[in-house]
Amino acid sequence: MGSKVRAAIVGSTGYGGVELIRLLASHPQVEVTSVISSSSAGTPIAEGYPHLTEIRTELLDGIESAAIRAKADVVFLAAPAGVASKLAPELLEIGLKIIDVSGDFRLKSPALYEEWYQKEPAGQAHLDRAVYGLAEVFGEESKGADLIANPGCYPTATLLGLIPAVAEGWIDPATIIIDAKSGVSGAGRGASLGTHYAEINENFKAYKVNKHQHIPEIEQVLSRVAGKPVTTTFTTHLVPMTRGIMSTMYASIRGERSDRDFIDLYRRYYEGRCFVRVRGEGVLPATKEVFGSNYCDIGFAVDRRTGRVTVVSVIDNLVKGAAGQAVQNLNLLMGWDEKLGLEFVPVYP
Ligand SMILES: NC(=O)C1=CN([C@@H]2O[C@H](COP(=O)(O)OP(=O)(O)OC[C@H]3O[C@@H](n4cnc5c(N)ncnc54)[C@H](OP(=O)(O)O)[C@@H]3O)[C@@H](O)[C@H]2O)C=CC1
Ligand SMILES: CC(=O)N[C@@H](CCC(=O)OP(=O)(O)O)C(=O)O
Repeated sequence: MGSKVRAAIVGSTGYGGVELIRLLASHPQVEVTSVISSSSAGTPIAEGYPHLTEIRTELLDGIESAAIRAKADVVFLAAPAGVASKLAPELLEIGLKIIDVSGDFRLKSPALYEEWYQKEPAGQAHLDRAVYGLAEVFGEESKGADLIANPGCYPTATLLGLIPAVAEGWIDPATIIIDAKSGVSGAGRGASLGTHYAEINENFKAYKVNKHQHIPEIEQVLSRVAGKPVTTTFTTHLVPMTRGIMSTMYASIRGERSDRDFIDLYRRYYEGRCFVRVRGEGVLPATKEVFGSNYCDIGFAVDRRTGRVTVVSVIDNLVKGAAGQAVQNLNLLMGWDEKLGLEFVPVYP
């Protein structure tokens, strides 16, 4: 396969960036040549992350496009929303390939981005150029792309759990309700009132109800799959755990379908896609069963009494919901086996 691809990570001092460092450390075809910080250039990353002692000994680089180009072929952008939209165009211009884990290139409509993120959107040309990297569904589009918008953590769990049933017309998209829960690392490393220990420990709360920035992302994809506009109710909750997302989804079934029917449909739909595991009859997945891994595990419970199905989908927000799917997208972009560097067993217990 020749020499390794050189990768730079912007936002390397955040949780998503540090997870990219962890995953790429054992990738057979990638070498991380630049870890970048907008605020701590010139210091070693192990200063803020002692678990990286003797693993990454170099000093953090600053953000300077030509310097990044000199060191890297591909750049992972793991910065807050509003950064990639400004940075990506000049990095693309000088020949870098980009995988952005923020929301800046996921929505095709600049007006929708402005409404939900309350930030200035990227230009339409770049939004059109970006490929939405939900690997198991649109992976073919990532091959040879130069700008990949990595899906959000909640949308990854949610869409993988809904798409086969929507695509086959087995559920009525107008009836979908999504009840999602996330561990606190989903909010990033920055300290905030809403996420500090005393606020979160032994607590469970809903947040951003009907205002979450992932609502238009989920609706954009469901509408594409359904072939007509879909709106949905999506409620997010913060759980006192470090990692993990569980999306519990409810919808009215069209026709007579059993748990077995859903299992067979999803297994057919995701055949050959090793990172989606569909559970057997009567078995629902839990977040710990995917902890630290790139898996998305899905289970079903059909309720004949109400005519509804409950779909439970779990991921690790930092792996399948961010860094792991970003590496999977690099693999697809490069035309490699999508599993490269990602074949590890979940950490249990
Ligand atoms: N946490 C998660 O589970 C997921 C996060 N995401 C998205 O990934 C991105 C990163 O999230 P996460 O790692 O959790 O966040 P963190 O807050 O942990 O880290 C973000 C990093 O971005 C860097 N940064 C801040 N401002 C700028 C800037 N102006 N230019 C360049 N870099 C900047 C900071 O590092 P420094 O000051 O050193 O530059 C910071 O460490 C976000 O867009 C987030 O929404 C997506 C899916 C899941
Ligand atoms: C627990 C928590 O706060 N999670 C974050 C997830 C943010 C995220 O992943 O951001 P993107 O918009 O880049 O996808 C949230 O709900 O906003």
